[in-house]
Amino acid sequence: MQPRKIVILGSTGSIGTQAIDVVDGAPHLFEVVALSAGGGNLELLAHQAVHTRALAVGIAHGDPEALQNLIDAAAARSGLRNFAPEIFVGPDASTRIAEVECDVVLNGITGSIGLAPTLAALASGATLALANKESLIVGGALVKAAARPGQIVPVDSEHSAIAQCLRSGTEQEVEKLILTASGGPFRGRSRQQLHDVTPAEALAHPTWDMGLMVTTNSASLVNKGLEVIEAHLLFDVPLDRIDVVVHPQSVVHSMVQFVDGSIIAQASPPDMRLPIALGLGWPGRVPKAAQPCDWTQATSWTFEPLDSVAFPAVELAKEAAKQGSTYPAVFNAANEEAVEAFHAGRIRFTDIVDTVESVLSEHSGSSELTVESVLDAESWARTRTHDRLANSAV
Ligand SMILES: NC(=O)C1=CN([C@@H]2O[C@H](COP(=O)(O)OP(=O)(O)OC[C@H]3O[C@@H](n4cnc5c(N)ncnc54)[C@H](OP(=O)(O)O)[C@@H]3O)[C@@H](O)[C@H]2O)C=CC1
Ligand SMILES: CC(=O)[C@@H](O)[C@H](O)COP(=O)(O)O
Ligand SMILES: [Mn+2]
Repeated sequence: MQPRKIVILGSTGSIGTQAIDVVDGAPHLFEVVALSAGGGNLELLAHQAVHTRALAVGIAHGDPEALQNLIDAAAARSGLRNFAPEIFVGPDASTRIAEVECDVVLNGITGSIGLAPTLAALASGATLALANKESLIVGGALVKAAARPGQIVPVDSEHSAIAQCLRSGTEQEVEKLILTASGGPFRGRSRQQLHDVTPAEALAHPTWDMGLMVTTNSASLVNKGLEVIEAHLLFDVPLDRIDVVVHPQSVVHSMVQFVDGSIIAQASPPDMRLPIALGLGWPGRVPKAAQPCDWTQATSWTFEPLDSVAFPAVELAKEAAKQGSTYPAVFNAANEEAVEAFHAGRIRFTDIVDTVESVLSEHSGSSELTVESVLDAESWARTRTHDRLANSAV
C-alpha cells in the first residue's frame, strides 16, 4: 500500500511538530507533501520542508526570499540537490496549501483564521484531521454542510476519545457525552483568587505542552467551552446532553454514557501523538504511536465537578451555542482578542471571560450563516473587544 499523502497546516506549532514526529515514526504509512505556517519561525519551517521533502510550502506573512534562502541553506546542509518546493505567501497561503492533492489535511493552525483552510480542505475531498477546533466552532453549520459523512476526523484529544468510544455504538444508544477537563493550572481557586494571576502562571499547564492560545484557554476553561460546542457539532448530540467533569491527570480523555447506564472511556497518558496518529490513519491505528498506561505503577485517577462560579466559560459557551448563528464566532473572536490583551499585560485574567460575556450580550446574530456573516461578526467582535479593553487598563 502507498503511504498516505499528508498536508500539515500550522506545521511549526505544537500540533504540527508532533505530526511530523508521527510521520517520521511511520514512513510506510505517511508522507508529507505540503506544509504551511504563519511565518513566525521561518528557520524551523525551512528545516521541516527539507526534512519532509515537501512539494509546497506556505506562509501567511514574511519574506519569500528569506524563506527560499533558508530552504536552500537547509537543503545544502542535508546534501539535497535541486530541491525547489513551490512557495506560497500571503493571507490565503494556507488555503492554497490545503488544496494540494493529498489524502489527509491536518489543520493545526491556531484560531478562527483556520476557517478558510478548513473549507478548502473539505472542498478538495481529502480527509480533514481537525485540531483547529475554532474553524468548526465559528463555521458551525457551514463547515458541517461542506463535509461528507466521516470526512472530518477529530484530533482534539477529547473528541478523538469520543470518536473511539462511539466506534461500536449506534446513535440511539448514546445518552450523554462526558468531556474531561484537566481544570488547568488554577483548579481549586475561587474567582477572587484568579484576579491577580500572571500570564506565566496561566501558561503553566499541569499536563499538556501546547501553544499559547489553547494553554490560556485551558486555564480559563474557555477551551472546555469551545470543546463542548465542538462535540455538539461533531457528534450531533444536544448541548444539554454534554457534560464536563474535571479530571486533573488528563489520562481519561473523555467518555460516552449509554442509555443502559454503561460508560465507555478512552484512556492513555497525555500525549497528542496518539490522537494525531489516529487522525492521520483513521480508521487505522498506528502501532506504537504513544506509550500506554503503565499498570506496574500505583496510579490514581480522580474526578470532581467543575466549579462554574469561578470558571463560568463553559456555561457561557453553551449559551452562545444555543443562540447559534454567529454567536459562537463572537464568543471565540472576543476571547482571542482578550487573551492577547491579557498576555500584553493590558487586562487581568478574569477580564478575559467577563469581556467575552459582555461582548456577546451586545451581539445581534445574523439570521443567515454565511462565510461573510461569520467574518463580519468576528470583525465586529474584535473591534468591540478592543473598544471595551481600551478603557480597562490593569
Ligand atoms: N497543542 C495541542 O496539544 C492541542 C492543540 N489543539 C488545537 O490545535 C490548534 C493548534 O494548536 P497549537 O499547535 O497548540 O498552536 P501553536 O501556537 O503551537 O501553533 C500554531 C501554528 O499555527 C501557525 N499559524 C499561526 N497563524 C497562522 C496563519 N495566519 N496561517 C497559517 N498558519 C498560522 C503557527 O505558525 P508560526 O508560529 O510559525 O507563525 C503555528 O505553526 C489550535 O486550534 C488548538 O486549539 C487541540 C488539542 C491539543
Ligand atoms: C490536549 C487537548 O486536547 C487540549 O485541548 C486539552 O483539552 C487541554 O486541556 P484542558 O482544557 O482539559 O486543560
Ligand atoms: Mn482538547
